[in-house]
Amino acid sequence: MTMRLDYLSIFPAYFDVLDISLLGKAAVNGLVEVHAHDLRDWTHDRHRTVDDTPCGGGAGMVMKPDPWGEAFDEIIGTEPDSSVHVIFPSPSGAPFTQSAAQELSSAVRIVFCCGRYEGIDHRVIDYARSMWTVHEVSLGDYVLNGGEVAALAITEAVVRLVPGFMGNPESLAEESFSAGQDGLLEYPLFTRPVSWRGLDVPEVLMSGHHGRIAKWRRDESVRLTCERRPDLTDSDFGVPH
Ligand SMILES: Nc1cc(-c2ccc3ccn(Cc4ccc(CN5CCCCC5)cc4)c3c2)n[nH]1
Repeated sequence: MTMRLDYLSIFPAYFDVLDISLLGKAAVNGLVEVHAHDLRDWTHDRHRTVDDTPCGGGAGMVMKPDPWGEAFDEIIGTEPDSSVHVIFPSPSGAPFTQSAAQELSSAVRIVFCCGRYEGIDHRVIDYARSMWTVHEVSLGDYVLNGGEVAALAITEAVVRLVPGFMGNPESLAEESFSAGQDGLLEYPLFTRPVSWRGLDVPEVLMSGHHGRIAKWRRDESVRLTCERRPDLTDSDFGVPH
């Protein structure tokens, strides 16, 4: 099953990078197909205008609804289809999570709508909700200049979970934010040389004693999680279960 990814943006060149590395390989072996579109192709004036002043006043400009609607008609269609997932990155969206990435990894089609300026006329999102499955998502509590970088990050998080994409699926199981690690942060990693610039690999990892190694790793995950992400610990007891 091939996943089709579409990107609507006034800077479609952002998505040239998807031809490189793992994502490029996935595209080559037919797991995903990527289509980037310039929103200005659906404007009809000499200046290819996509923005206008905000109704009700306020700073900056807002993206006009018309080009989005015409692009939707051509790229997605004019019939409702709940199997199409339309993603609007937004500072006011729901936080994007690993579980959202997991859900989206089984989608047949995902369309990323990348806003710029101060955002997109809200009727575009309302219209999309009447037609497809819409996700307004935030990448985190910081403001980007547009949706493109968020779309790339979400793409990477989703596509790497598509069955057949990752060479060694077992590495997915052990990751942070996934069930395999009980939602704890990952333990520190080491490789050769055993001593490097006066810094040594923890002895336990060289002991070959798998029980001790597993305990050391879990203890490190618990320590790191308590230090850096108290929000991930079980609030009842203050220590991860
Ligand atoms: N996680 C995350 C996603 C984004 C994101 C995603 C999509 C777009 C499209 C445009 N921008 C820029 C921008 C800038 C400033 C504001 C503030 N806001 C404006 C209106 C009045 C109140 C205040 C909003 C949007 C975007 C930013 N940033 N961070």
